[in-house]
Amino acid sequence: MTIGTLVLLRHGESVWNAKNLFTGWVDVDLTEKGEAEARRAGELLRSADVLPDVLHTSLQRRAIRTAELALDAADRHWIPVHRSWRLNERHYGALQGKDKKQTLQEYGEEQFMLWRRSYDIPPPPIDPADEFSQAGDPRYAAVPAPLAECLADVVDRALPYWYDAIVPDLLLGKTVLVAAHGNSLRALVKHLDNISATDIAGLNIPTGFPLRYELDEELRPVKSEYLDPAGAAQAAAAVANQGR
Ligand SMILES: O=C(O)[C@@H](CO)OP(=O)(O)O
Repeated sequence: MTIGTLVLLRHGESVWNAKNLFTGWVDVDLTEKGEAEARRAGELLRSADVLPDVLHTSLQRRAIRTAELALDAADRHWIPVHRSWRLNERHYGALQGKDKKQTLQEYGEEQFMLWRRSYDIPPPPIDPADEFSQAGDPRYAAVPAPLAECLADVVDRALPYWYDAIVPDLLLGKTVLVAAHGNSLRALVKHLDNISATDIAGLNIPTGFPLRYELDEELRPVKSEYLDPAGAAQAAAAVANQGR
């Protein structure tokens, strides 16, 4: 028996996705293409009759706006919303604001991929005086904001929110939409699908494609699929190739 439906949605293309810059906690907006991706995600939800009862997002504009546009397109703009820094993108440390292609050329393939996709090697910490630091940002005043994170750090800070805020909604049988980011969603997928620290390196989440999970009473996935599997696979391959 399935108990709840979970929909994971990475934000639509952001201005810095389009410029190929490491983004992390920098609060960039969506491009026009990203807005269109968000609306299409909502249309996919509506045509698949996957209608969210509650939304959980990060504190970042690109996820918040994606959820708004998608829910509007699905006529679910009115559902309750919860936001947490624990769903934020992975903090990319001193790489925030750096060009991915230039970083690849400067540091080489191995180091570039260790920073992007290794499980437990964080990028160098950001200097609080860096123009792309979040020091002094009021939304993080009361949280233990990191200076850099590896994916393992994201798993550690996202799972308390999973158990405390998302799971209770799922256990009530709700359809839960989580609008977040490439790496915070990779952390949740790693947990849900029990993916090893090695294999998670190969998982990429495309912008703007709803990923639906049907979960049993113990929150184990019974079924999971993108609502547009072919489009999602193509877009995920493009994420994997960023910087090349
Ligand atoms: O820059 C970032 O914050 C993330 C997501 O866009 O990039 P990557 O896919 O390289 O981890």
